[in-house]
Amino acid sequence: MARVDLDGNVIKPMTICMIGAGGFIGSHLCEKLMSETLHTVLAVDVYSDKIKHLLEPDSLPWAGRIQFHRLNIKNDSRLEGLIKCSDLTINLAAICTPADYNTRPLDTIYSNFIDALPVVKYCSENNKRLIHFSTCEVYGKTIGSFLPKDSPLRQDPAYYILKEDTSPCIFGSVEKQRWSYACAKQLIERLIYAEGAENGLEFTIVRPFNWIGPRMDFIPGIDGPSEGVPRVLACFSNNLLRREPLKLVDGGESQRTFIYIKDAIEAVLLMIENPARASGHIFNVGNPNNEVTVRQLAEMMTQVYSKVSGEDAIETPTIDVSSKEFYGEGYDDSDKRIPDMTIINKQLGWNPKTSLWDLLESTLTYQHRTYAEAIKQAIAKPSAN
Ligand SMILES: NC(=O)c1ccc[n+]([C@@H]2O[C@H](COP(=O)([O-])OP(=O)(O)OC[C@H]3O[C@@H](n4cnc5c(N)ncnc54)[C@H](O)[C@@H]3O)[C@@H](O)[C@H]2O)c1
Ligand SMILES: O=C(O)[C@H]1O[C@H](OP(=O)(O)OP(=O)(O)OC[C@H]2O[C@@H](n3ccc(=O)[nH]c3=O)[C@H](O)[C@@H]2O)[C@H](O)[C@@H](O)[C@@H]1O
Repeated sequence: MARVDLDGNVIKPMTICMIGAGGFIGSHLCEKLMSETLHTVLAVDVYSDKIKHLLEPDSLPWAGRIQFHRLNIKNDSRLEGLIKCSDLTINLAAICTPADYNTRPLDTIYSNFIDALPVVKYCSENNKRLIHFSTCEVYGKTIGSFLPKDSPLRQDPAYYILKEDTSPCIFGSVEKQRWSYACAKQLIERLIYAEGAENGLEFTIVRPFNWIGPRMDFIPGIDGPSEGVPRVLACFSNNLLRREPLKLVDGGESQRTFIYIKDAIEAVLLMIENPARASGHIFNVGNPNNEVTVRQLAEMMTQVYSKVSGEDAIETPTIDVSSKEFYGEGYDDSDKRIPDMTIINKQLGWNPKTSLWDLLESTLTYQHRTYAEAIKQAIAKPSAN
């Protein structure tokens, strides 16, 4: 049966130029587009490991509908041609691990602002639709975080719920280089919005709120650098796999809402296939029901990992570490992130489904199956010197 959009119209197969297709979100989006739709993907990235299973062998049912283009968008003249021959461009390419924001601020700003400029320009000049991936970090800190600790207003949602069209963007000082990423993302959002207003660019901006699941980042020393610091899911997975305590930065008091990648990808597919409802909008995509402190996340991951691995937790499951020690000078943090869901609900009728426990169970089952043996071997191997 033909796929229809939310208004009952038949969806015509389209060609999508997906930049950053080889990353965590890109790999899940490619999987979804291949298995459930007839769209074609021109997958652009410098890496392809996470989508290898979709590219080979030639006998896959979607062979011919996905093509990999290994290119760096910083300096490759083929980019404009790929955008020109697509109906839609999705830009996911970015440096997006907090450990980089204060230690590699120039790379972070270039990647999230300067390198995204040509993509916006080619879409605007060629009248092509753009779905750009921003971040919930553009909200920065909540208004409530500036109130006295014992203020009853801190309990009032007006002081912490993050709304696309009314919440301010509150960052720390320039010395706090953590905000280099959020600030670059905010400026590219403003530029895209202005291209829409002044030049008619058809755009959608996505603000993901901590999407997590299989294939997120890397496990240090296994499929990424030993000294590398990925995002929290991979940091904690690595600690659990190695039977080390999970490190709680500055007491693990910050709060996050985590959403299962597969729920979030459903929202992106709705945006792709319902341009009339998605264009001109900025969408929060998160799960407001899955809020925890980082300490609670560590405790839950420890319990879930015990269940899926069959191993008892270690005696001291967590340790405290200062942010200066863990991330270096210039780190700062978002205190709390709860997305308002009104706009995405109204435009696309979308809602997240998976509870935090369930998404951790499937994700940690994947981590255990994928990495436990490799970690055992790495630990058993005598060191090189
Ligand atoms: N995962 C989340 O929860 C989350 C949250 C907020 C925002 N985002 C945003 O979503 C996007 C994708 O995030 P992700 O989690 O999949 O990250 P990721 O690091 O797994 O994927 C990004 C991909 O972009 C590629 N890339 C980077 N620079 C490139 C360049 N110059 N040329 C070609 N390819 C390049 C990388 O190789 C990588 O495969 C990013 O823009 C990120 O800021 C993600
Ligand atoms: O995922 C998102 O929505 C956005 O937020 C992330 O930022 P953040 O949530 O701060 O990054 P994580 O690495 O996932 O850290 C979450 C929290 O855990 C803490 N943490 C991290 C790692 C660790 O080992 N221990 C620990 O306590 C951090 O200090 C932070 O408070 C990243 O900036 C982006 O990928 C993205 O734009």
